[in-house]
Amino acid sequence: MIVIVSETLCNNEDNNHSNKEQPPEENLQLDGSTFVVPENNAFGHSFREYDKESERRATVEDFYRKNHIYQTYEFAKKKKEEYGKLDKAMMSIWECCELLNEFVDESDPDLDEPQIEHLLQTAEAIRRDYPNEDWLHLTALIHDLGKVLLHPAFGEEPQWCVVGDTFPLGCAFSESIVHSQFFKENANYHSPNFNSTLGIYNEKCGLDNVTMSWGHDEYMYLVAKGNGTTLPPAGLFIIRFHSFYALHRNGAYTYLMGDEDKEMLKWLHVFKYDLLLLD
Ligand SMILES: O[C@H]1[C@H](O)[C@@H](O)[C@H](O)[C@@H](O)[C@H]1O
Ligand SMILES: [Fe+2]
Ligand SMILES: [Fe+2]
Repeated sequence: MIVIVSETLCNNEDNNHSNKEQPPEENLQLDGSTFVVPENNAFGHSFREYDKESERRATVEDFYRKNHIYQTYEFAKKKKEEYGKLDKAMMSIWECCELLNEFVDESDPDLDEPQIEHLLQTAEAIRRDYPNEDWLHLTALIHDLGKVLLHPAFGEEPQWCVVGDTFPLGCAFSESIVHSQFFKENANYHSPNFNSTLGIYNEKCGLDNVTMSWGHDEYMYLVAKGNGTTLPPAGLFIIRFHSFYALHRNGAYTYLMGDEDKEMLKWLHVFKYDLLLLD
């Protein structure tokens, strides 16, 4: 996939947020933000309550059952290689947003709105609170575009390998991952190479060296990188790891993080705008 970005959308000349020059802590008042995560989701519950009875519960649970059984280290490596070729289609960002609109994300216990609304609401909310960080607005607008993997033009992949929370493969599954009970049926669960805390990794190896479960985050990261994006590293980090809730919400897997990842983690906290719901 190639993404065509109009210059007005990604003109970063005046806004070069290389983190070396302007560390995030100096740029952003995380606690001073005016955005408040709403209390209730589309179904009247708190966000990300996977056990609460709702019309979505069974669908979400069934989604994670498949996701946790089929996402193995070998599978994710294969998909990354296949989709890393970026040879599926060429389109503008807006065309891509429109393509996404027909899909309902079966992993999401909170949202029942079309994806295009989610993208625009996330981008607008982040723009309201950080009006000068135009790279952050663009990041929000495109963060879920990797979900086009669901579309026939991109292989019509099943939901379990496109959406949902992501997690590292090649090491033990954390119990803090949503519906972690389903990992018992994952082929890697019993593999002696993979089922220790560090598995195939070294401590502090850096998230860049970790194979994450395959999905829209990693795909959009590959697309952005492969198209020579001018987004700063923080934008790419948000795109690549925004679904890694076990890390940025529950503090699991911190032993895999390198120093740079620790710097970047705060951007995932800024990205609370992903949990947004407006009328
Ligand atoms: O259900 C949601 C949805 O698929 C999001 O796009 C993803 O980023 C979240 O991590 C996931 O929990
Ligand atoms: Fe997402
Ligand atoms: Fe999202």
